[in-house]
Amino acid sequence: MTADETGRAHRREAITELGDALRTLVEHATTTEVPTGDLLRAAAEIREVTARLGDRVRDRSTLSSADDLLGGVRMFNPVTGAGSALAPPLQIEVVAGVATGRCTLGRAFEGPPTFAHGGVSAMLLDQILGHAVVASGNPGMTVRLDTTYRAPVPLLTPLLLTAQVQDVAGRRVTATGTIATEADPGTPLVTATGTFVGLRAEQTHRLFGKLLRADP
Ligand SMILES: CCCCCCCCCC(=O)SCCNC(=O)CCNC(=O)[C@H](O)C(C)(C)COP(=O)(O)OP(=O)(O)OC[C@H]1O[C@@H](n2cnc3c(N)ncnc32)[C@H](O)[C@@H]1OP(=O)(O)O
Repeated sequence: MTADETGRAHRREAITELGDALRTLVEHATTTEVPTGDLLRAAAEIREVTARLGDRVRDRSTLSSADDLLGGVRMFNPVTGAGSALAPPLQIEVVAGVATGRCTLGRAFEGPPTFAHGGVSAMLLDQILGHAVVASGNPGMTVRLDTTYRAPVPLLTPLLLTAQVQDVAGRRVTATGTIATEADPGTPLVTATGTFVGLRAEQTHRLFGKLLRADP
């Protein structure tokens, strides 16, 4: 490993550590019933830490120095990113074209009481469908996502997601996926069909050209 690679690996570990701490913070902040004075003290302390992190920040058109866009490493992706306070995070692997994802949603993801927000389910499915689409060798952006909510998705319960490509027609790729519990993988709670469209070279250049050139 070069010194640069070692430095980057350490930074990713530190980002993951910070992400873990932030996710625990979000979960505790969502569920705490401590006295009101403690809430205000916590808010003041968190603002101090926030100011330290804000000392050096990247602008919106710059990738994280820990990311590797072409290698598929996105530390702050809001679904899979180990550094994201928003991500469950969903762990995805793709084997023989089938994407399998695992996560447990905390109470910060609640929609109807004790169950996951429907938008969160759609977000998880958009991501895992995207992984299946990329693995098929036909990367594209989501242009349509149809979700069917068959039963509520429980919080604090290990979930199992799957996705696979069904059809490739020119630039258009269709993929389907499901959310179930690990305990009952044969009973889909939410299903989705997504349409993804591959970008023309001019579109890739217009939307992402600056980022691709800057990727170290
Ligand atoms: C390993 C890493 C994995 C990462 C996974 C990430 C998962 C997350 C993915 C996302 O969330 S992407 C973010 C959300 N999506 C967007 O912001 C995309 C916004 N849409 C666009 O920018 C444009 O639609 C796009 C540049 C993608 C395509 O524009 P075009 O003007 O080139 O499309 P065009 O109208 O020519 O349509 C191309 C084909 O798609 C079809 N199409 C377009 N929109 C459609 C639609 N809504 N439903 C069905 N089909 C549609 C259209 O019929 C046509 O089919 P045919 O080639 O067969 O004629």
